[in-house]
Amino acid sequence: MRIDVVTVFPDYLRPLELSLPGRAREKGLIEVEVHDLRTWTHDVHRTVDDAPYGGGAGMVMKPEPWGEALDAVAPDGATLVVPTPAGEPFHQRLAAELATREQLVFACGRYEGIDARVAADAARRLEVREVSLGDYVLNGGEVAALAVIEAVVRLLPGVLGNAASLAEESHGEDGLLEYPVFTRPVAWRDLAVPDVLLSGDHARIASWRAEESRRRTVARRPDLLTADVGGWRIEPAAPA
Ligand SMILES: OB(O)c1ccc2cc[nH]c2c1
Repeated sequence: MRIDVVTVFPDYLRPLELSLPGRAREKGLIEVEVHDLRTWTHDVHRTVDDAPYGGGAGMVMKPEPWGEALDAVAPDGATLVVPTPAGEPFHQRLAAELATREQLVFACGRYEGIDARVAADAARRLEVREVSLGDYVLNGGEVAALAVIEAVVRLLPGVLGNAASLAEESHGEDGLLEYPVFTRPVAWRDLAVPDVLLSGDHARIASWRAEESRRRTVARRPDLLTADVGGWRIEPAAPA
């Protein structure tokens, strides 16, 4: 997979040189390139924003630099990911979908956002996914891009040392939250590890973990019990 990120703050994407994405790059599993949007400005002030038509607070990112940047960076058929509070919800199912793509190009907006014509023009030759991390607002798309990239890259074959760990995570195909985990010491600040986990009875442990996943989901995310997240419907489990 190739990942390109276009931003006015290239240094914000330095974490892509570290840890999981950094190791994936070293292994040759992904290529990553970060581009400064101002490369595609042509005035002495390297202008990327202007006042909004229709009035209102703040500034809007101009279409011209973005159009030239995407022409240069995104080949026909690539997937353009645009983080925005106004986007479709980003979730594990979408992460898995994006992990199938050959090239992801991230357009990181700032100010009040990117002129809407940029996505409209890009949609003529790219898959465009405007995505929201949740119902809150950041100051720009860079942090969201880092989160989406990590969620996607970790799903790629060979990236995680132990792919089995993907199997029992929160928001997996069963759509439930992950069960609580414990490690040594067996007693810590008068808090003990559940006895079942010390029993060596794998069937009982699996059953306990499934029940804990359900219990947590009911308590914290009942919405997931009937969510239709990209074709996954989880029917409410029968009451214990
Ligand atoms: O919350 B966000 O994901 C987000 C994304 C892009 C922009 C651009 C200006 N504010 C933004 C917020």
